[in-house]
Amino acid sequence: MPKIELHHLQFSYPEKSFNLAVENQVFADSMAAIVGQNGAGKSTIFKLLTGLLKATTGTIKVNGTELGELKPADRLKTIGITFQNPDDQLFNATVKREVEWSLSQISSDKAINSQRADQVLEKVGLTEKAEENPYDLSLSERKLLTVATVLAVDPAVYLFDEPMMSLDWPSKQMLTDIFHELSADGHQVITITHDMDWVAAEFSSVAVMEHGRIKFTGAPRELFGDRDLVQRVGLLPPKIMALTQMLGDPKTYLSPEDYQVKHQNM
Ligand SMILES: Nc1ncnc2c1ncn2[C@@H]1O[C@H](COP(=O)(O)OP(=O)(O)OP(=O)(O)O)[C@@H](O)[C@H]1O
Repeated sequence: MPKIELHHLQFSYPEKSFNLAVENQVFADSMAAIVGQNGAGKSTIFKLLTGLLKATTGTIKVNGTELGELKPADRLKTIGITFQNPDDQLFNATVKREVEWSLSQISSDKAINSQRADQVLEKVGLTEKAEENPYDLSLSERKLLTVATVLAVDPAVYLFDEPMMSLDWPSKQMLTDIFHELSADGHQVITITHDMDWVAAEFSSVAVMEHGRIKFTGAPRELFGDRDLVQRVGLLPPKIMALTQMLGDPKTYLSPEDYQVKHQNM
């Protein structure tokens, strides 16, 4: 399992209206979520992890190697990202070429790249759209295409910025299954999301950001069990907990299934 370490990391945008400061943070869980209110700094951390932004001070290491020391192709094989807005990373004339372009950054074998592109397009359900222009796809399909471009490269660490936004339910289900497959294969999946039901039900670890700082890292059960913290950082508990708390049950439930299991054993 890849291990990401952030040490003494500081970053400010030029106007200095926002300051990120992360003293010591380790991401070593197979499925980690980063949550927090709008503007907390979640996407900024991802941009630092991918080298799109450069920290003012501090280090980022993956498996003990500083990210800055990796050659570009090695870096792509180490960390891959899908952005919140797919239009920020799609620019080729066809869906298939979009995936092949990603692959061309790490391999010059066109036949193998073409085969691999077909495989990942099938995986995200876009085989039929392979020859279409990405801008003729729906937003949901464009998001899945960005996922395919990263799956093609198959980095050790996958970063997803709001992957579920604008996806329909079957696509959400498919993506969740893909995340579990990746994590079972030894990859690390780190996802920014505002969907607390999803975090509670599917993730092994969660980091909470507020005003450029990481205020909590731990298991979802620990986070959602701390009602004061959840309220303080402006999160909503999973819907099942909102309901059970309203009915006077103070326990922590991560999903309807979790509730059912606990009540069967009573
Ligand atoms: N390019 C930029 N220049 C100046 N300020 C920026 C820039 N990008 C982001 N910011 C500011 O930095 C802060 C953190 O932004 P960031 O996008 O990291 O937050 P976030 O937690 O991902 O928010 P959201 O949940 O809305 O995506 C915000 O106040 C934002 O307005």
